[in-house]
Amino acid sequence: MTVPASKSLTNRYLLLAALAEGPSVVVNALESRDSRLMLQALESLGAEVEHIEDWEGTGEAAVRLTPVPLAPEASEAPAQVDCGLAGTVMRFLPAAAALTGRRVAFDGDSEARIRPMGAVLEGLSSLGAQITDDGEPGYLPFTVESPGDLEGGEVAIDASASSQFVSGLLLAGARMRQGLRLRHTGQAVPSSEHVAMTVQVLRQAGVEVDDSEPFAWSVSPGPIPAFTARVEPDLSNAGPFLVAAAATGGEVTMRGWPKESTQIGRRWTELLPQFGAEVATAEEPGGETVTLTVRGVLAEDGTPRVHSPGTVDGTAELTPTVAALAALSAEPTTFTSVEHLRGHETDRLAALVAEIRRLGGKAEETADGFRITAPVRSGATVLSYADHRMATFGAVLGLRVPEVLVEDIGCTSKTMPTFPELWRSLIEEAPAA
Ligand SMILES: O=C(O)C1=C[C@@H](OP(=O)(O)O)[C@@H](O)[C@H](O)C1
Ligand SMILES: C=C(OP(=O)(O)O)C(=O)O
Repeated sequence: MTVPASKSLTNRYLLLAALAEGPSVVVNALESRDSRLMLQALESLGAEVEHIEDWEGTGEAAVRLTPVPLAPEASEAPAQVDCGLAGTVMRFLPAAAALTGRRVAFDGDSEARIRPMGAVLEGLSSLGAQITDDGEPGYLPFTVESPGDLEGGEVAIDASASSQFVSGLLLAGARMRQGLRLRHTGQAVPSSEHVAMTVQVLRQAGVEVDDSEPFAWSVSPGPIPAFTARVEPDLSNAGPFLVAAAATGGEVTMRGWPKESTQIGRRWTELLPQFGAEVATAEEPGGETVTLTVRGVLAEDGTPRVHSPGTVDGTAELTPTVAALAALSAEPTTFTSVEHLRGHETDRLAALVAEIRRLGGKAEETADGFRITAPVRSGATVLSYADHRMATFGAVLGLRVPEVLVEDIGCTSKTMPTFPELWRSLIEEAPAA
């Protein structure tokens, strides 16, 4: 199988295209709720979007985006942005909106109104934008207004609650008069791969970024040349399919796995062997990708055997999928350095513990994560909490525990609307036991 394009890369390229000098093309852009919300937001700020079915005869779809007019060329009409439940929209768009000089009102799903926003808004205020709280301070809904030509310069924020606070400001940094020198004041930035991805995407688009100091980034001011970029497959969304092999003692083969990637999902090739699965790669033509094969292990009696490494650290957005595997192991697993998952699509630590218990397993929250001490064993309806990764967590467990029903599998449309059909085809292709 192959998986659809990366949400994180798609939304970064689209945002940068909106701030570029001329029309840019994003090839193999993801089509999902989060990317649609990003496109709609950019259109509401004045970008023009064209969908191309077959990009230059490659057979791949693409999006051509004509940039958002920035101040003083921007319209003066107020605009509205619906963030849905997309972290990449609610955290990336406010700084870009402040460059237009328009009054832009932000809101989203009810679940989005409890996701932390404070550091982005404080950072923008210190850059000269005016933020009006239309609800609780530091959360959606709010309104951003600014004179447009942001001065930029030095900004310090605490990004311990989300790497997206850093990414959102950096992505707009080149279009500030002095560029941006951003410093993180807390202990650690979670999901550090996602910050590295932002830096890489900016450099790819011709923006100069200095990340040589820990927890500090400097973006040089200047125009962003129009670009063409191709989006990699979503390696985080590949997770449930790869984990399916490890969970069932089966085999899943995935084509088009990038050899080099800033995506956190590249960690699957290290994580899966820690749970006892075998990972093999075979070079593909072109030299940039491999075919990845994951094989799960069967015990002597023919039942699938999932080993646990004992501790799993800092798995960020991969955590619900890794937790599904850990919840099938007879050995305990402790997840550490994932406290910020309490501010994801739902409080994922509470949700994972509740759903593992619902299926007869044992789990408990810790200060910075959670611990699974006994495997799941009985069927029930797994709740999704509007969270695509909780829905796919339930789907993985349903491969091993009879009578698991996943409530609202449709919420996978956030980043992978084709999940239900891909999952079905994976199971239908499996040889009968
Ligand atoms: O920048 C991005 O594309 C993302 C950053 C991460 O956010 P957090 O740092 O809040 O975990 C990640 O979990 C999210 O799925 C996508
Ligand atoms: C945390 C996630 O999403 P978001 O981009 O909405 O933060 C995720 O996809 O796991």
